[in-house]
Amino acid sequence: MALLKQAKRMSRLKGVYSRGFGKFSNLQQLAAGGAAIEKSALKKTTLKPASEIPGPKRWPIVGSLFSMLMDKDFDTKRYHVYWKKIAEQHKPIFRFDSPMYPPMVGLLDPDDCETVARETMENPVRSAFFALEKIRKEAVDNYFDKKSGILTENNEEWKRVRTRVQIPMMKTKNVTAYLPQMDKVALDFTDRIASLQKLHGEMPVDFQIEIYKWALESVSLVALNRRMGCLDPNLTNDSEPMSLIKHINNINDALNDTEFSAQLWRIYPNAAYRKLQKSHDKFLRIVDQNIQETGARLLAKKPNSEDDVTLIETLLLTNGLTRKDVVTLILDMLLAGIDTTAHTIAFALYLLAKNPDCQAKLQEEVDKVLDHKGPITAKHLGQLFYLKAVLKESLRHFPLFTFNVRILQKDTVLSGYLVPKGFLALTLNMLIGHDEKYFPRAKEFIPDRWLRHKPLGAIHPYASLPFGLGTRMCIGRRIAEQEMYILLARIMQRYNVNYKYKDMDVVTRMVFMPSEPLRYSFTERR
Ligand code: HEM
Repeated sequence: MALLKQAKRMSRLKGVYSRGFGKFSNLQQLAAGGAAIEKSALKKTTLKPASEIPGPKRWPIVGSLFSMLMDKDFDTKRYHVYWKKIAEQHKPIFRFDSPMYPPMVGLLDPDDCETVARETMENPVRSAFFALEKIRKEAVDNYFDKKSGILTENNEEWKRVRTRVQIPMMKTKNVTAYLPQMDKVALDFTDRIASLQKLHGEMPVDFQIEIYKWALESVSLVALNRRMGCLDPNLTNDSEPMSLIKHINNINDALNDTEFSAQLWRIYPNAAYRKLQKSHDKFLRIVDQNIQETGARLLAKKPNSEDDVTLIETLLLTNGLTRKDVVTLILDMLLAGIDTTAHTIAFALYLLAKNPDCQAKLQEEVDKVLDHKGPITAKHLGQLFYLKAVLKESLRHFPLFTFNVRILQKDTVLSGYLVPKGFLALTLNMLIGHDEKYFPRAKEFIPDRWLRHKPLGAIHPYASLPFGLGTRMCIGRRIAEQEMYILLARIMQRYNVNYKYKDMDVVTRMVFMPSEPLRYSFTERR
């Protein structure tokens, strides 16, 4: 009953819970740990109720939170270590209850991940980024018309936007239109590496910021329709690109603190919430100004054909999307599209440096496929099979998230348990990706495992899901992959990369980031 009261209070505090949970009767079922559901169904089958799912000890009101906070391995900056520990104790499924969320089930069997993708296909509800949602919905000037964008919205509002932006953002032709510009950005970045190497004898301790600049410069081509000048060697700290990087970093820090905490900001605006609000406001101002300029250019332009219109212009002209919808999407693209690609590149370079044979094999492929002087084309990218395998293997080793989340939309059978509608299903792909059962020689970096002939055996399609799952998979995936393929190809074409410091691990800042400074050393190949 205590948990029920708590859940009722939370649902008053936050509409998203009631949306996720459906009717009140479901809340009662959830509070009862699922034991009450479909008793007749359970009697007739061998299915077990959710109340019997193993997991850390559950306490009244605080659920499993107390067990987690008391655990010697729990650390908010490395929370995956704790998940790994309980996953190993209870796999293939465990239950975790927290007063801030509906009850959760952690899934470590790819078949269960597939079931979740299928069962939530129609309405893939994700519970995340609550503080960001609140800030946008409660903006004093009602800038966002009480909407918060696809990153945070669910149900009908998410569908309204996602169905309209899906094709423009995911269609191959639309993404390859940016390939020549992305290639120029990648070439500029390799020049930047050359000057940093000359200046410091290796990459400086803040090389991660340099990679953020590449990421912002690349994604801005699509999101803001222009080059920002991030790779200018004389960039000052108060420049527009550096301000954007600073605000986005602050937003991600604050999101981490508002999301993975006791969420006191729901009761009063604590420091993390105020930091999020302030940085988001400044971030919005810069992006809004940019969109005004894009809109003005669009009005001045008379497109002769569909090819003349860029992604943002297409979206501004799309029926059913308002200008504010487009601005919000751009905010989300910038928020979701910088740390993600930048950290993935950082990890991939580390793994290549530590695996010189793989690096040599990749260079051989790049030399064979790319014309030394000419631009990279879509045809080239289509032939870089090993490069794509390197990124997949890199994302298996170092995904950006421990899990993907869905709120179950109906009672669902997972690993022999009948899990009630309203539970949070966490597909723990980071841990599945490190499991010998699904990836033989899991600790080794073996890009070949992803090649067509699958030398280490077939790979379950739901075992490694770095871009998420089902109909709510990352909408920037094609853009991200293209940016990263081009950059890695250009770096490998020109340099050998080396790393001689402490082994790299991950720390959490909304998405995982490298634990060590990226002091790589690049030597020219020719
Ligand atoms: C290495 C690069 C990236 C990775 C690994 C990645 C991963 C993800 C994941 C796991 C999700 C959640 C999907 C789910 O719930 O099933 C997601 C959502 C999203 N991503 Fe990415 N992402 C990357 C880059 C990007 C880029 C470059 C952009 C923008 C251009 C972007 C924009 C988004 C947006 C807007 C969403 C929310 C989609 C929705 O809820 O409908 N991402 N991403």
